[in-house]
Amino acid sequence: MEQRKAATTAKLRRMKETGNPISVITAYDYPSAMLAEEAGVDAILVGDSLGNVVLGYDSTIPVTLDDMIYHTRSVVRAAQSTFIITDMPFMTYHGSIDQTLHNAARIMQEGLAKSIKMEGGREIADAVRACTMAGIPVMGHLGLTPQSIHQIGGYKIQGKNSAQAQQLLDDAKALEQAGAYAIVLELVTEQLAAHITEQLSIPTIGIGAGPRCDGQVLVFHDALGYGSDLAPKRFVKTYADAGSLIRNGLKQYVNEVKSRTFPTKEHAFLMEDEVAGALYGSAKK
Ligand SMILES: Nc1nc(=O)c2c([nH]1)NC[C@@H]1CN(c3ccc(C(=O)N[C@@H](CCC(=O)O)C(=O)O)cc3)CN21
Ligand SMILES: CC(C)C(=O)C(=O)O
Ligand SMILES: [Mg+2]
Repeated sequence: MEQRKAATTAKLRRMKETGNPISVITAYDYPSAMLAEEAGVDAILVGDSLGNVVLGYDSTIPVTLDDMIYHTRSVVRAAQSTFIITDMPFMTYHGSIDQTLHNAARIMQEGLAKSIKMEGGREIADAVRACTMAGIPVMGHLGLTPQSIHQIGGYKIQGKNSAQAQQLLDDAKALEQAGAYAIVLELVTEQLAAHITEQLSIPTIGIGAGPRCDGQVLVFHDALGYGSDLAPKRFVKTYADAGSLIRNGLKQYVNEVKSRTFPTKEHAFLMEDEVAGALYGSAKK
């Protein structure tokens, strides 16, 4: 069977140029990545949101580099024909450039990701440049940057006044200048996202940033109604009710075990009658 070719950074840029929207979804394990690839997403993000939706933390801050590598490996095994981006977790790209390169290299060599993502603006431009020069494609992430939640003080819309909006535009340009091939815009107003999108030649991928970005990203569990326990977010659309489906299936399983309606003969295995008869008397009660 011919394999679908994974997107590249050049392909994503061409999609911006030709007005072809880029679809990205997060995934954190083998089955979710397999389904995402089958659905034809342009890229999979192994987001540090795995801390919230898979590991049960109340922020992304406790997520470690080893967590990201472990989950990335399982995603890559399932989605060999999809462009896979892995979040650099909290504080793994704020030390020396050597440390940043070492951590980024681990995500590429041990995790087998095709790209990394970092939160922040001009202050991480040197880290973005160093990784890019080492051959590691870097995606930026501006607006609401959840790794800075304790500094920001809440999951709220960013860049609402003109000074902050100008700062975000300048940060976006600094990331592009440093070599980023795309930028996630999270929780910014539609107008600002549209303006940044126009001003950059690299694609913008929005989440809670309105329809005028070059692409969109959602968290897998949010999009599918699967056990995401953060408050419902206005920017999310729920495309399936996987939570109800699974809950109902599990309830039925428990009921059937307790009522002895599962397993039945069809789910069981028998010895030859003669063998069973000699050992235990008749197999048929
Ligand atoms: N499941 C999940 N989905 C995400 O999108 C996500 C995570 N986890 N974890 C990491 C960050 C945190 N994110 C969040 C978390 C909460 C809101 C939120 O509650 N937003 C409100 C208020 C927005 C406002 O009015 O300022 C909303 O209603 O959208 C937004 C983004 C996005 N990321
Ligand atoms: C929400 C996306 C952009 C992300 O960074 C994550 O899933 O961790
Ligand atoms: Mg993230």
